[in-house]
Amino acid sequence: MTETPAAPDDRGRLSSLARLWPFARPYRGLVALTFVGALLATLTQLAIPLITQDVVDGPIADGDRAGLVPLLALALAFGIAEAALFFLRRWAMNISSLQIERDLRDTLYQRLQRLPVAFHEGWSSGQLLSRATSDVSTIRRFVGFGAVFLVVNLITCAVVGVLLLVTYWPLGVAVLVTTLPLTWYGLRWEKRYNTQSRLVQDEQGELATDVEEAVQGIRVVKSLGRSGLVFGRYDRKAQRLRDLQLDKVRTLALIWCLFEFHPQITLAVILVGGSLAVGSGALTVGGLVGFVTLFTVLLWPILSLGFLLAQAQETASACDRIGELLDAPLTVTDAPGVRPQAVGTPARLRFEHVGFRFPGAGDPVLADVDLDVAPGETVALVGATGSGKTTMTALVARLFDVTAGRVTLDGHDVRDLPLVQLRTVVATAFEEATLFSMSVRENVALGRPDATDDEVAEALRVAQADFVHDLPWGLDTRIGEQGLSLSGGQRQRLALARAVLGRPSVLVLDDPLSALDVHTEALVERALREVLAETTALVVAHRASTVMLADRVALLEHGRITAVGRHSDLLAEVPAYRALLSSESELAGLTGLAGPELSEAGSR
Ligand SMILES: Nc1ncnc2c1ncn2[C@@H]1O[C@H](COP(=O)(O)OP(=O)(O)OP(=O)(O)O)[C@@H](O)[C@H]1O
Repeated sequence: MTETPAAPDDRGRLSSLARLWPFARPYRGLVALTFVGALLATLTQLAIPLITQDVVDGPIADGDRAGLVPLLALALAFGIAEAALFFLRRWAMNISSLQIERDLRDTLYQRLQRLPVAFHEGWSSGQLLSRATSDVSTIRRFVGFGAVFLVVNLITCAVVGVLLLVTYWPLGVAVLVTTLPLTWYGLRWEKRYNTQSRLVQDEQGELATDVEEAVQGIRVVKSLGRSGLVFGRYDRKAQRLRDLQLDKVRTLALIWCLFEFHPQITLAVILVGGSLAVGSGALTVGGLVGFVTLFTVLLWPILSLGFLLAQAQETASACDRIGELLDAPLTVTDAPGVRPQAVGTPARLRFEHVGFRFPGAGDPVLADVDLDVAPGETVALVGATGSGKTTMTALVARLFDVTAGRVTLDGHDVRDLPLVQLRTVVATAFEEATLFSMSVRENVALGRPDATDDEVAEALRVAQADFVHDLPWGLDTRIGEQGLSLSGGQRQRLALARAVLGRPSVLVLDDPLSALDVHTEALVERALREVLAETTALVVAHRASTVMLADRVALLEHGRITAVGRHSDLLAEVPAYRALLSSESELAGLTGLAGPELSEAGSR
């Protein structure tokens, strides 16, 4: 898997954040309630300084105790209203942000499922993982907190600014002027912090890849005694992440420093200017108290601005990173208007002048491949390693799309079948048997969840996977992540059972018996013959014993089919084929065991 480069792009931060709108739209009522609740709560807060001003200049200045009561009752009413609005805001905000997070997670997961295999081969799993986990959480935190307060605090700043100007405009202008350098620095800071956020997020993805690979490959690492080497690589990346985070912290500290320092300077200006104004009679004492109290209301919005801008930056980067997945083209997808086609069981499988080149690769892996597999026939694909066998099998179920020619099932181009239908009629078993953290039954019936118990039992019998009945809970035993608690051969047999379940129209087997011992392989092959008799099959074979399953053999050399025929004919007439299987033949000659089988296969 290749690494995904850290690429902070120059798209507008706002347009990055705007990507969230489609996810927020279904909950716009709740989102609106959040904003309205937060705004009203803040405006209610603003009433307190104004009431304080009236209290100081009115009842206190006049010694009118009775006049205090209505004003204090008003302040109490505003306090209660603020508390109620606070509750409303938190309730609406948490529901909407959690819903949006869930929808985003689902969309991302579905997208990852739909993206073509070629896409997944180009991305490291850690990068995908960090997008699906930490980036989604970053977005939820912003939607559930930052976005609301960024807007509400900006509105608060504007409203308080106007109130300050109305209370005593010369002092109001002084306060506003002192915010100008702050705004200027905030804008410059934003760019730097954005780049750093993106680098940190990408590096986290790299680190996640390393952890995942180390866990997946723990046996290899341990057996080679390379824990130190692997740790060294990880540690270097961890250090780089720490350095990048420290850069980010420095940038953040600077802005925090400024946002903390600025209000103190402004407060000093207010107190000096305000005292002079009160002395000259231009401002009442109540006016000055109200002015200072109003300014204290402004403190949190100003102080939080740095933090909220940082959160907005991180969220914009998270949106961009997730956008890279959501925008990646779905190259293997249903063409518009495709309809299910009649495909028989077994079906005729044809490769017609098929060519295939991996995206971005120079030479094609397959060129002008022609192969006709009759209904019910089994054809073995034999070729040197790297000759293109796996690639050829992957074209049948459209794990990749051909780049030239076509693959057909009963005369229908596989691209003209809905993917759901295609992947129901074609079943594939890979050499790498991947099992999921599910029960044995769920793993086997993954492609056909409607399979009956009898069908599952039959598939397990064909794959000689009866060992599952000895597991602690039989078919309900949950097998570990990737089936690690099973042996390689056991996993392969379960994967084979999954492929043969439900008797598909076309069975594609990519060397699925490679991990089996000779005895088990013979048993599986015997049972597999029953299945192969009823289906069309393309079987990648490295060993003569697997070739025995086939009616005909196709020899693949450097991406081209150079010979097709019966095993015995190819063995006699094609030196390249003989060379490929020679060690097997020699072994057969030596043991005298496989010899009759070889000739028997040749006469099929
Ligand atoms: N994602 C990819 N991008 C570019 N080239 C690739 C990719 N996957 C495989 N190849 C190349 O395509 C060629 C054919 O690979 P393929 O896996 O089909 O061979 P194979 O005959 O199945 O080999 P083996 O018997 O070792 O499994 C190889 O040269 C391989 O390096």
